[in-house]
Amino acid sequence: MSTKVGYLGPKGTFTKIAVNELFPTEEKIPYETIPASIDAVTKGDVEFAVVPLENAIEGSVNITIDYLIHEQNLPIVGEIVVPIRQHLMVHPQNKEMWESVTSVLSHSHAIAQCHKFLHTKMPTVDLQYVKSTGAAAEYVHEHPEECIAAIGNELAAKEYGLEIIKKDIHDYDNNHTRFVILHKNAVDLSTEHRYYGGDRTTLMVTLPSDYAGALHQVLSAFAWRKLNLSKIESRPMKTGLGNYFFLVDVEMKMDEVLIPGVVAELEALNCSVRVLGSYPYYFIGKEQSAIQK
Ligand SMILES: O=C(O)C(=O)C[C@]1(C(=O)O)C=C[C@@H](O)C=C1
Repeated sequence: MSTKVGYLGPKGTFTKIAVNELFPTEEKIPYETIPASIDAVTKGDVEFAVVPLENAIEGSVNITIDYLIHEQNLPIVGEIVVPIRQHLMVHPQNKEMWESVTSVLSHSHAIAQCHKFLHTKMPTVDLQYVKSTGAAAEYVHEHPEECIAAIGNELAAKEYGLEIIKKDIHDYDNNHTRFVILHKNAVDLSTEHRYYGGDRTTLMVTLPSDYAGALHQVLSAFAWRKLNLSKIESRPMKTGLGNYFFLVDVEMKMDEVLIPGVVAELEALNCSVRVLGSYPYYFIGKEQSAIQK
């Protein structure tokens, strides 16, 4: 039986690009939403799910974080960073009249990444938020009678036979999205991969309430052990105003001394700590960026 990988579909999404790179030969199953992709792992319909976590321009994909924290406690077993290039595309029948498109469809994150372009070059269009960039391309493909455009990637244009009329409309260069790979168990993914870039451990830390200097003490538990943090972010606990937890990314694999030491120290401060995963990360285009350096 072949391994099944669930992802935010349909074909042609950025998530699909991530899956194609990391799971080239596995069976790929598209889902309409991020929660549905994650649920599929819990139900056992697929072994892995790949979902977006964070974009360099737009920040965190909150639905992914919240769903993992509050709904489905699945370990993160890997991460893949994908370069993101957003293009404007139309049905080939509407190629000549693209300047009169009335609506632009895409995923909210993709639209946000092109905000300046849309504001300055297409200020009067109606922006329509759909479930993914692939879903936007699919809709445009199915509705040649509507003079509309989608924002998405080259794969979507190819899969749905659309014409790219403006390339690279994202507002900032160096646009990348981090995708996480989820599994029911903390399985080890191979580090013998051309895109392997290192290891990371993600912790969820909840501070005790009303404790002056608590965050400072939390950070010092990492600092004096010289643990490098690549991200710290707060998200609402959803239990009331002012109640937050922190997500902390540590640039190393779970070990037997340093990270357990941090956890014990934080617990002694009455913090609660959950390890969301300790996993390898992969970076598409790692070789090219090494050449450019
Ligand atoms: O809609 C897609 O193509 C996705 O894979 C989702 C998503 C996201 O949620 O951020 C992924 C990468 C891009 O940043 C834009 C959209």
